[in-house]
Amino acid sequence: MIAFDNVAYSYGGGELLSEVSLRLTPGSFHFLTGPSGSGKSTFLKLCYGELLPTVGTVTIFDREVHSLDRDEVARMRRRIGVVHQDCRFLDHLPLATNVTLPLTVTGRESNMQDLSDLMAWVGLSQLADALPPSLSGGERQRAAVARAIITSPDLLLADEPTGNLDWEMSLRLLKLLVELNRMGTTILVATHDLNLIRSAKQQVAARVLRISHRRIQLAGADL
Ligand SMILES: Nc1ncnc2c1ncn2[C@@H]1O[C@H](COP(=O)(O)OP(=O)(O)OP(=O)(O)O)[C@@H](O)[C@H]1O
Repeated sequence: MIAFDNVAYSYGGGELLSEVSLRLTPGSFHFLTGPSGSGKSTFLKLCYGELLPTVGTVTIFDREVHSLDRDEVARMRRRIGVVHQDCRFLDHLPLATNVTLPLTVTGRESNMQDLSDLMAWVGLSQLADALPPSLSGGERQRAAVARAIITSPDLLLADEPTGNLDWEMSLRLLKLLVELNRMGTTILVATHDLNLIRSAKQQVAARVLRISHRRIQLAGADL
């Protein structure tokens, strides 16, 4: 699904990531961990073509990203759901409208039953008409997941999705991600929360990628 071959990335100074070669296979569940500033968000951006590698190749859905024109990048991104670290919403629009935006902006219809099922699945049925500023941190994160998956993406990328949540809410969000993976979605979650990773590994065959000294390696069983 995603392949990195000898990839390096630099924002202009020295290399932030070097010699990265790895595969995310369909249906897999990966965590990406590493110290703050080590390049987790950067890696995710390379996974959806927001950034292009400065060295090496990134292949997404069997297409090398450098070879894609703008329309092809847009089509490729429609198959990827992203939960951003800061999960912003349009504050003047009700939550349900925010959640369906990825469909609306690409000219697709939203099925009301699907929307209502999705809102129920993330536990936000009662808040469909609420405005985003009135939501708690956990509600915002769950809404961000709903928005990321309303297009039924093949791949979900989540950047610190439990960043500001208490443990109970983190576990609830994790459960949603595990269920989604069981339904076939490939998942990559960037997090520094090792307890979350440990908890996930009891529920799903998750693999852990660790950024250390610019390299990304598969972590051992110690996590
Ligand atoms: N657009 C940019 N231009 C220049 N440097 C950047 C840019 N974006 C990120 N960086 C730098 O690249 C490094 C890695 O950033 P990144 O956000 O990928 O790390 P991270 O591991 O996700 O960090 P955190 O856990 O704190 O979110 C940081 O030193 C950051 O300041």
